[in-house]
Amino acid sequence: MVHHSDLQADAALLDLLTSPAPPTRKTFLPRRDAALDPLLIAAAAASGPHVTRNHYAHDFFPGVCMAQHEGSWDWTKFTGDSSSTRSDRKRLTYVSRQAPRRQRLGLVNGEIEKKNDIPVPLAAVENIPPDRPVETDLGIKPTSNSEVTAHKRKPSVPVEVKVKCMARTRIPTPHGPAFLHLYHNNRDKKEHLAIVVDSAQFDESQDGPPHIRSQSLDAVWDNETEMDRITRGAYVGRLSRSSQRASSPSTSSCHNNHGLCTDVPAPLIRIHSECFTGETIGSMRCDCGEQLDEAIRQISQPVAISASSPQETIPGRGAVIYLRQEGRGIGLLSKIRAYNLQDLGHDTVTANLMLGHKADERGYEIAGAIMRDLGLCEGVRVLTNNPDKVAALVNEGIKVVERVPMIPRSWQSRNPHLVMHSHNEIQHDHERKAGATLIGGSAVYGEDLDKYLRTKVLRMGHILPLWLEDPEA
Ligand SMILES: Nc1nc2c(ncn2[C@@H]2O[C@H](COP(=O)(O)OP(=O)(O)OP(=O)(O)O)[C@@H](O)[C@H]2O)c(=O)[nH]1
Repeated sequence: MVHHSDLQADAALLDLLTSPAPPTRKTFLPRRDAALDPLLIAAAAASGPHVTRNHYAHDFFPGVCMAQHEGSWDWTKFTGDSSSTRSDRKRLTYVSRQAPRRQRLGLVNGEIEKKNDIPVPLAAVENIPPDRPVETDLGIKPTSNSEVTAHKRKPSVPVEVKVKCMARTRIPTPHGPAFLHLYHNNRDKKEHLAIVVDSAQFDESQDGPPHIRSQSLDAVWDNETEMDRITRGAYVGRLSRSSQRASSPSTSSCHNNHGLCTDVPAPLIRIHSECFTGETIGSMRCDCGEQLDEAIRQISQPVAISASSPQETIPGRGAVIYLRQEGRGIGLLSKIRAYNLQDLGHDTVTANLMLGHKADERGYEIAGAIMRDLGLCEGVRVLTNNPDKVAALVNEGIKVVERVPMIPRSWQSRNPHLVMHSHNEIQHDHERKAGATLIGGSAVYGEDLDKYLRTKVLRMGHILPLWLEDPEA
């Protein structure tokens, strides 16, 4: 028989394990993370019967927690089982509301049943990542449903990623002009982007390093007129009423041969993942908005063409490859839920795992294909602290000649020793031009951000000197 007092004690213990740590005196020792996160285990035990998407329909207390929307049952109201008769107590046995496995997999008499015939116990759990993307051979979205189905039925042999730049235009930014490129691809239905910084393109004289241009954009498409080409951005120089010259197609895939110009520094690149909260509404839970601004700023800085004469410079050149991989690939819905778990005391990695995701679900094949299309494969410098990104690019055949660290602005000013000197020297705050169009436009800071950055260093292997002191101290 389960005693009320035992349940209360258990509840108190779980509460202790899952609550945020009480404030303690700050130490200067780094946190040690156990291989199995006790918070995750405690939360799994405490959060009711639907911890992961694979188990959400199992129930230890069927009389108490009826099938309903995830999180809608208030467990604080559960005061244990007061039944005393033997038949009532039977309710506390383990039951499953899931349909038999055969039925859930849609296999009845060896035949695939229509998905609609499979009973779905609870509809509201949407932590499941979207369907596997549709793969086509041509790079453009399939047009008909039958086409989609046909592709879905194909055995999952990885199809080579192909990208096509659909349009390009000039964007004036607070750091200088950039060219925004919009890409379609044959791996997913998202519109990935490349923000190319290469102001030398306005000078049509072709002196200096080769221009960063998209091969698929400059190609001649079927039945297009010169005006069609110009409208989609396949032009040279600066477009105006008096300057309207379509570009010529280029032939080789890595047509710029950046690495072969020994006296010109390799272009600076950032692979950036979408973050609505950080980039659009100025969230200070992460530094994504700041990183995007800082990347465009650093890429736009003039670069010295030789170490011996630093005064001799050329305009900054490089690109931000902007991938629509919101929330490290888990999507905005799950990221918002993850933030609530973080408010309960879990870090960003554990929160992802609790929602049934991996710590990081991103891929860089599309980034590799875009970089190849832009001719950025013969030697680039990459702005990142994330060693996985560098490894992924190398795996994509991109020659990475240098990793340039990204020190969060708030950590730079709090610790002057962290100011890095490299090709792109990070400048003091007063010299930095804030991105006027990015909310905040300055350094993001705060307790949430510090937790986020520490987790990246301690749990995700990011290469960033850890700031351990309390800024308020
Ligand atoms: N799941 C999850 N995603 C987050 C969170 N905060 C930011 N993101 C996402 O993380 C991605 C940005 O990742 P970063 O960690 O800055 O980039 P990185 O590639 O890991 O490392 P750097 O190149 O060094 O910045 C974006 O897609 C954001 O939406 C969070 O708390 N949880």
